[in-house]
Amino acid sequence: MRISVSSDMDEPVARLLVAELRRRGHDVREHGALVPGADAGWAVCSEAAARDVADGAADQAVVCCWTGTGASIAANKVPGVRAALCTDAGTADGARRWNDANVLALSLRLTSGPLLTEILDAWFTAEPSQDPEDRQNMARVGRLDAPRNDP
Ligand SMILES: O=C(CO)[C@H](O)[C@H](O)COP(=O)(O)O
Repeated sequence: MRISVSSDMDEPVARLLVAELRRRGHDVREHGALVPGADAGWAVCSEAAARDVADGAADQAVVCCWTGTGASIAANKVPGVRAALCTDAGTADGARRWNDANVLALSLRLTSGPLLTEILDAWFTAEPSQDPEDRQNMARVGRLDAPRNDP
């Protein structure tokens, strides 16, 4: 998969994330503090990675900041992006399965190396649910792109 990664800080776990994605065979494009001289503000680099997904330049993105909150908020401002802040594997599984999330947001302060592996394992294993019982759930995902002010 083509995966854009952003981080507003050059933290070991962000470097580990890039290395781990490459080890898993993904084609990684970096943004923010991972690129010398690039704008590393969390609002800017998270949006840049999310925009890669919206524009079709990437299949998915992983956006990181110290808390993970700013990165997820910025990514979710990009139309078509469904970013989920995941602090554990179960949340990552649910974000893919029930939200069809296309951007994973991570907290640099909370995500240890072993936890990162668990979250990535869950994220890349889970698929958006095709279970008939979840059909209503997929309609909810579609509702996210509906024009606002609709009843
Ligand atoms: O967690 C974050 C935003 O949600 C940032 O990583 C944190 O605020 C530090 O950013 P800055 O160095 O720009 O102040």
